[in-house]
Amino acid sequence: MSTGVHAVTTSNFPQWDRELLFRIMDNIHDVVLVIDTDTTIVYANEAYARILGVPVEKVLGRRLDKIEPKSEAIKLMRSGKSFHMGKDYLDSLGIDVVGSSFLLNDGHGIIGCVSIFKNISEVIELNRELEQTKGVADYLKEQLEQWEQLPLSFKEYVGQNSNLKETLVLAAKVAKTDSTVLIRGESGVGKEVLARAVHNSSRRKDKPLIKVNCAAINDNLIESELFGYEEGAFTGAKRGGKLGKFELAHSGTIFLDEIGDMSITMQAKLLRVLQEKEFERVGGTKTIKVDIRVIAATNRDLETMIKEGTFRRDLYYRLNIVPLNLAPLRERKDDILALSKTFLERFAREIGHELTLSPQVVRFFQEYDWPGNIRELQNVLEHASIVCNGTSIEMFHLPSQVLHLNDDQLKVRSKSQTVKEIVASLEKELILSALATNKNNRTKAMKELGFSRRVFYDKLRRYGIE
Ligand SMILES: Nc1ncnc2c1ncn2[C@@H]1O[C@H](COP(=O)(O)OP(=O)(O)OP(=O)(O)O)[C@@H](O)[C@H]1O
Repeated sequence: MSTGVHAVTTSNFPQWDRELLFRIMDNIHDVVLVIDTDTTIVYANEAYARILGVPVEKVLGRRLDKIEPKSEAIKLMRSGKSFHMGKDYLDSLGIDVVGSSFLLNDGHGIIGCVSIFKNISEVIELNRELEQTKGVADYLKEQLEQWEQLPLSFKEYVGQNSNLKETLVLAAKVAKTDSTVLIRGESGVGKEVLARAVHNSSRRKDKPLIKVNCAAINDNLIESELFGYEEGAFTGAKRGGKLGKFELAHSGTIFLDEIGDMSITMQAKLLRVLQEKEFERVGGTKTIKVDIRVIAATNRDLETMIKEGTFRRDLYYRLNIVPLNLAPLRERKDDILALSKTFLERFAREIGHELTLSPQVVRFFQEYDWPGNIRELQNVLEHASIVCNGTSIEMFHLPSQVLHLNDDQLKVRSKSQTVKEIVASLEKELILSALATNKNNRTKAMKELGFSRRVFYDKLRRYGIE
């Protein structure tokens, strides 16, 4: 016997009643939710409790526009449309769902809305992991192109200086924790190398270490670079949106290099992420949570910047939990030879024969101030290893800019030296420089400097130039 448009009864299936319908609904694996025109929840099936983790009794009689004001069911009730299908995000539970909603008409008019949906958080999470893996692969490909052979752990960190050792001991201790680390030091002292060593000695070592150079990205781009963006967030945005560095670093470490160069507006946004470990993509509304370890580095004087109002005090306290200070190379000259040896071994492998430093170069390296620190030392040796044909690196193999003293160095010298000593050291530098530019051709250097042969050789002897 027909009981309605889509149902019949038979001798084996004699009746259709309310209870039977509810039993069927309770066996549906998707959530079924019915609200009335006031958005009061009048029905929820058993899957509701199982999938969303909230007992049905807790929600029956409550208004959905108070619990989930942004849900698709509420939007549908207000839009005048009758049907919606697609993804939704339940803010109150932090769950992604997919399904459909339709307005319920009892034949006389609209009496409510029905939503049927399933939890797809796991799928979304898997997708996010996939996107992250793809993003990390792209990032690593990019990095590979500019790859430097950096030491990867504390073991390989070159340096015996006692201050450096203290810093390394502290760094190794903090590496085992999840604490935020702030690395301070002049440009080229090895802050990035230390950041890598900390990451590689932490429990996150198999997860990504993502670097952001805060000084290299302009203010308009840095927000989307850090937090990513949704499709259509701005003109030129990629289809499907883009993951930001914070999402790429999820479960790993983010290395915020040159943090002192970040604008004050971005500092405020960064502070929120550091405090809450959550953010929204540019053009997005969904809050994304990340599990990250933060390592920041700067060569700027943050304390003065705070006084000048260009660096936020609260951000400073957030970052400065474990400060690691790396001294400039001029204050750890005892490490110059060990570092030189490491670099020379590397360059010797590249050019295929051994390389050593002449005694004059060793002496010069100890006297020189190294304003560009370890990076400068590495560059000087790379230059010399290319220019040098034999195995011994001589003064004239060094790049001419290191042989010229700058004004600052002259000022420093003048404090502790007599005029006679300054003139002598300047004269020596000029002779070394003339020899370097003339590829050690003494006659040419002598003529360039306007000395007679006797005076020139006398000076070479006096200054120990061989
Ligand atoms: N202890 C070390 N052993 C070997 N090489 C090192 C060491 N420290 C630094 N270097 C080398 O010196 C160069 C500069 O190091 P790094 O980039 O870490 O400096 P930085 O302080 O981060 O510089 P910047 O502030 O300019 O970013 C790198 O090429 C690195 O290979």
